[in-house]
Amino acid sequence: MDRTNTPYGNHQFGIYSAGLKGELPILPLRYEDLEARAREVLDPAAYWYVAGGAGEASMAANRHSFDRYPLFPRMLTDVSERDLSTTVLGKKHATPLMLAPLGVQEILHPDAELAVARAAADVGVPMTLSTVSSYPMEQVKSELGDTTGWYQLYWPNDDELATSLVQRAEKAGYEAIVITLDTKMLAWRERDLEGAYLPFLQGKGLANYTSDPVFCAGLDKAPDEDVVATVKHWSQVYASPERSWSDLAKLRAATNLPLILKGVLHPEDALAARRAGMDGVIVSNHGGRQVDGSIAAIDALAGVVDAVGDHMSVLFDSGIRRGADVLKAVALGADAVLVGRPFAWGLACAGEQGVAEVLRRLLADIDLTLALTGHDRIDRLTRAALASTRY
Ligand SMILES: Cc1cc2nc3c(=O)[nH]c(=O)nc-3n(C[C@H](O)[C@H](O)[C@H](O)COP(=O)(O)O)c2cc1C
Ligand SMILES: CCCCC(=O)C(=O)O
Repeated sequence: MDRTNTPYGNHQFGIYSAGLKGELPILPLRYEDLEARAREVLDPAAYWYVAGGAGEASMAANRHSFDRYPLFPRMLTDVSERDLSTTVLGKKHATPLMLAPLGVQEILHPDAELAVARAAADVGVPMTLSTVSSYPMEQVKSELGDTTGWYQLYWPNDDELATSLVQRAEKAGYEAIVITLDTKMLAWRERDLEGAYLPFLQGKGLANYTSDPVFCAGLDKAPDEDVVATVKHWSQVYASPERSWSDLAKLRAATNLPLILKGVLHPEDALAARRAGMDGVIVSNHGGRQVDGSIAAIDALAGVVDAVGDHMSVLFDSGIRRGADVLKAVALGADAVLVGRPFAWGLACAGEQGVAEVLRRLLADIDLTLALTGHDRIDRLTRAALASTRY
């Protein structure tokens, strides 16, 4: 159990040792129990904002579709030395794990993205910061230090504001811009509609806007002097349903940073991303929060990899809960995966420490599952690691 060369596997040993000393782990171990604990500590509306989706079908599909790609363990290979490192956008990362952009984290914990950035830096997992974050991007990056940060853009309908946000991110030290395409408008989210709950309308999650000179130039008063006017202005600039592929040229011209499109599911859209000069795509259905009855994200992955995987970075999110999920996505061709709701629950239950613990557990699980399926390097996994014939 303790015979492992990686810091990730040692986490398992640490948990057992703590158990022997009668110390229980601070957080429930199973994802489902962790979510249940978070539900106990959160305001119900905030819990449902995170847990809910557009209907239920896509969220359920994101999970059960992983079952279609069973791992096919091999025996008697030397797994004494293991390597979880992976290359994304030409840069080597210690593990294939990243933090997905999750907006408005103040509904989970007052330290929100600052706590998440500290945990990311502590564990060495790159973080993607949402446009709709609770702290400004510059402050979050200073907590991240040298750890890789990406900035996720909700692409405003005002080109000057888009340029300002992207250039601030570049100046602050973010290493890539993630442009989320699947949220031109919010979906029909029954849970949130039932409670008439949308945190942004209370002025939450707007820190990147209220710290932006271009956004503030559109206001008559300082943002905190008239929150109603600030929220109204935000709702007018937040997105544009008109955006199409040709608009990407403007963002390409606005920054030298790599551009990654998030929310790509169809291989033709992946090809369009390549034609538009993008550097990567994230195969994602937004955790089932946008289109009810959508293709499960994992079922879309192989098609995108086959279309563009030789030419750009392909990442994956939507449904990652355990180590085996990560191995399956990497075996199907993802260069890295983004974890979403699990770290939100860690944040809600125990702030920075909770996020770090969730990440360490996931990394330990990835490391052990890699070894037990007979592999020593995660970046060498291929579809031969799977028993499925679905791709
Ligand atoms: C509470 C919450 C807020 C989110 N906010 C954003 C966001 O601001 N920007 C974005 O691109 N995606 C956002 N997402 C989607 C995540 O980046 C990611 O695609 C999704 O959480 C993956 O699904 P999973 O958490 O079920 O694994 C959000 C998801 C949740 C649960
Ligand atoms: C208006 C931004 C929405 C944040 C988001 O992406 C989500 O709740 O899924």
